[in-house]
Amino acid sequence: MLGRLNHVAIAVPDIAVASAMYRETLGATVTTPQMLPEHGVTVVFIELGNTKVELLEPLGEASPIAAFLAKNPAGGLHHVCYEVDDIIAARDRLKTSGARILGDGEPKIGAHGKPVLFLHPKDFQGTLVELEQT
Ligand SMILES: CC[C@H](C(=O)O)C(=O)SCCNC(=O)CCNC(=O)[C@H](O)C(C)(C)COP(=O)(O)OP(=O)(O)OC[C@H]1O[C@@H](n2cnc3c(N)ncnc32)[C@H](O)[C@@H]1OP(=O)(O)O
Ligand SMILES: [Co+2]
Repeated sequence: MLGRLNHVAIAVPDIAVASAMYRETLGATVTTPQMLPEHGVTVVFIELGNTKVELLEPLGEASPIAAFLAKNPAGGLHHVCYEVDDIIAARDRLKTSGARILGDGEPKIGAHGKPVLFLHPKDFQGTLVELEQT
């Protein structure tokens, strides 16, 4: 069911500071910040040869990363995103196996303009998992 690793996400308190560190200290290519109010985050992507790193900053009052950053004020690894060919088939298979699909269980459009879903970290060895349809 799983395809490629699309990205690894890091929650950060200040996306401008984190972007400058990746661009200037690590010499990486960093995309322009994208505000995603429906997801409660501002994102940039660090473009690597074989995958991407997503930097996430909270946006708005009800950001899903606010509690995580309260516990990890300097930031930290937040989720991994795997590609799937058919997100509805993947969701239905995971539901049957007992995994919890976060939110209302319906895919939303993510930062790449493709459908995404999130799976509860307690069902995946303490790791929040995002699925993105290819
Ligand atoms: C889609 C746009 C973009 C993209 O790539 O395209 C994005 O990636 S946006 C990313 C941000 N969106 C989300 O994270 C949506 C899914 N997340 C959630 O629904 C919540 O954050 C949730 C349910 C994972 C946690 O909710 P909340 O923070 O309200 O609950 P708790 O703090 O009580 O956490 C419960 C329990 O889970 C542990 N936890 C929370 N977050 C993580 C995490 N990122 N990784 C591992 N574990 C996590 C937390 O520590 C609690 O554990 P406990 O033992 O009970 O203390
Ligand atoms: Co993501």
